[in-house]
Amino acid sequence: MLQSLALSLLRPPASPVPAAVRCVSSSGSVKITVPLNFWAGERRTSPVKYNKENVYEPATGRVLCQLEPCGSTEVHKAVEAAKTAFDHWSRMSGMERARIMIQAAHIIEALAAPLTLKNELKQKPRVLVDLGCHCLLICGFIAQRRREEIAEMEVIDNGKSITEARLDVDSARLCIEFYAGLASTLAGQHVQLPGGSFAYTRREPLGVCAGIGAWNYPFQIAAWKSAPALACGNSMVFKPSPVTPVTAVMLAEVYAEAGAPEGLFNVVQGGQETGGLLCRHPDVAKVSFTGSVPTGKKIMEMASEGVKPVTLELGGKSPLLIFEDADMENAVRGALMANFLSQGQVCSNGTRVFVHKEILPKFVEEVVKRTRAIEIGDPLQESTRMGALVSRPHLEKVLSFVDQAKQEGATVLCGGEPFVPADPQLRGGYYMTPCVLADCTDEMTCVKEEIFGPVMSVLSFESEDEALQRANDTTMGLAAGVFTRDVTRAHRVVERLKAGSCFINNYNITPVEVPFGGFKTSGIGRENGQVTVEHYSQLKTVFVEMGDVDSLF
Ligand SMILES: NC(=O)C1=CN([C@@H]2O[C@H](COP(=O)(O)OP(=O)(O)OC[C@H]3O[C@@H](n4cnc5c(N)ncnc54)[C@H](O)[C@@H]3O)[C@@H](O)[C@H]2O)C=CC1
Repeated sequence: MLQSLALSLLRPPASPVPAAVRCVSSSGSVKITVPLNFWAGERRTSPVKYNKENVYEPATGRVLCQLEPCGSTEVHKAVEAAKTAFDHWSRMSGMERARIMIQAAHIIEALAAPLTLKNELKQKPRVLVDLGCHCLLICGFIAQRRREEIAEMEVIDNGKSITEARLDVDSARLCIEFYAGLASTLAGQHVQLPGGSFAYTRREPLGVCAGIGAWNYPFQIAAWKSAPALACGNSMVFKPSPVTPVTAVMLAEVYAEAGAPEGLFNVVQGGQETGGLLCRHPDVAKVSFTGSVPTGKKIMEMASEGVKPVTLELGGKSPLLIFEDADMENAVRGALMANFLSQGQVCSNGTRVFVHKEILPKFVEEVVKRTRAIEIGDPLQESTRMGALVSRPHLEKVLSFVDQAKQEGATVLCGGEPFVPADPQLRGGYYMTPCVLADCTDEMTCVKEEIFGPVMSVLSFESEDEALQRANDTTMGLAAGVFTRDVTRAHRVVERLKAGSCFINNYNITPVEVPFGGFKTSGIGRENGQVTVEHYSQLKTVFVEMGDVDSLF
């Protein structure tokens, strides 16, 4: 899926969707006034009147909405709703749960017709023209697919390009489909014991799971956490990042529309206080978190008070090794994919690009040429390949990393500057030009710390052993990549890389069928793939005596 994105990042789409059929075709026109909390089947306002915070549209810097953080009363209500749903949901068969989850996946793909259109359709249901994958012209109305509606809101909330946001929504849908498929396969073991006795194991859900999300993939994270949780029979209370509160509630509506019991997937808004209330709630059985390493440690500490299992999807400072025999075109594409998706705000990014000395000049020339060509601007425009960073403070933090890199001796080959679009509407947005740093050394801050922005550090190496030793010299271990045509070397190198997700001759593809997660301080547990079922369920062993009790007393 992301392979096609790799290509589309390099050239504008062949046949863009005409702007006229999109619901929102440029940034700056949406204001959100609907409540963003959701429990017991409905959107809810939080009565907490203090502590309201402005949420900004990254593309324009406008206030998009006000965040209403949930306090202990609201968190408790959401957990109570999730408990009620759990009683019902956990007793349904896997097939029954799967049916609802598949329906949720269909809804994400289906038409989301405006109310007026729904009324019109009742009278004369007639499809006139199919305008492509996003919209249908029905009885003179333009009906948008739910996928497009969610993707647009994600762009408005997060600042990433519409092209990427659509892929995020697809990944969310695929994840729900994948775990729907696994729901009916959950099973235990039968063990024969002496005297005809036996034991069996049951794979049971944990209960109410808490999900705490980051701002870089708001909708996708909500799906990646809820899909395996629900498939295993759990319910969930999800807290999005306060920076991007808008789309998790859309997922809650999708599940509700699909027929999920009230309270199965709930959304509470807020920051660290609300997150803490969730982690410590006595009726929360597990916490699944995506975010920074320092917060991950706090989550683990809070969860440990209740001896609750955690899944931690944390940061990285991942290496990408490009050997002298690599296919240059693919290596360059891989390096761009490893650094510039989502304005560089991706946990698995391969920001330490180790390039063999022999090919360094050619590689750098090509990477810089293509980085300069990346179209920055309104993330809702089809041709945009880099939108806005998530917030003003974050943009400033990323730019300060570039300044520090210069002071420490790195050379800026391109980018690293604030970018002001020509459109006056976008002048307050949080844009910067993607940056390639050369002459980097392992001690520099830009090479050691997670920048979480569009900043690639290029380093040179001479031998395989040296590259591996330097690549592994970090406390983190989320991802790593290697580009080489030598198949033996590829596997040898990957075996020695200390990272949870390794890529050979590609980077940053995340099919939902395969596990994703980190080594070392990059996390605990996995998301996606079959193994994640183990992180959202527990084994019960049942011993069955067929004879008399052999008592010692
Ligand atoms: N690995 C990844 O995928 C991500 C890494 N980051 C890194 O983290 C840095 C800071 O970004 P933030 O959004 O502030 O990340 P963060 O780790 O502070 O926050 C992530 C989530 O945890 C919640 N949270 C924060 N403190 C909490 C606490 N004490 N108890 C419970 N929940 C808590 C937040 O409200 C948010 O929903 C970024 O600059 C970036 O370097 C950010 C987002 C994703």
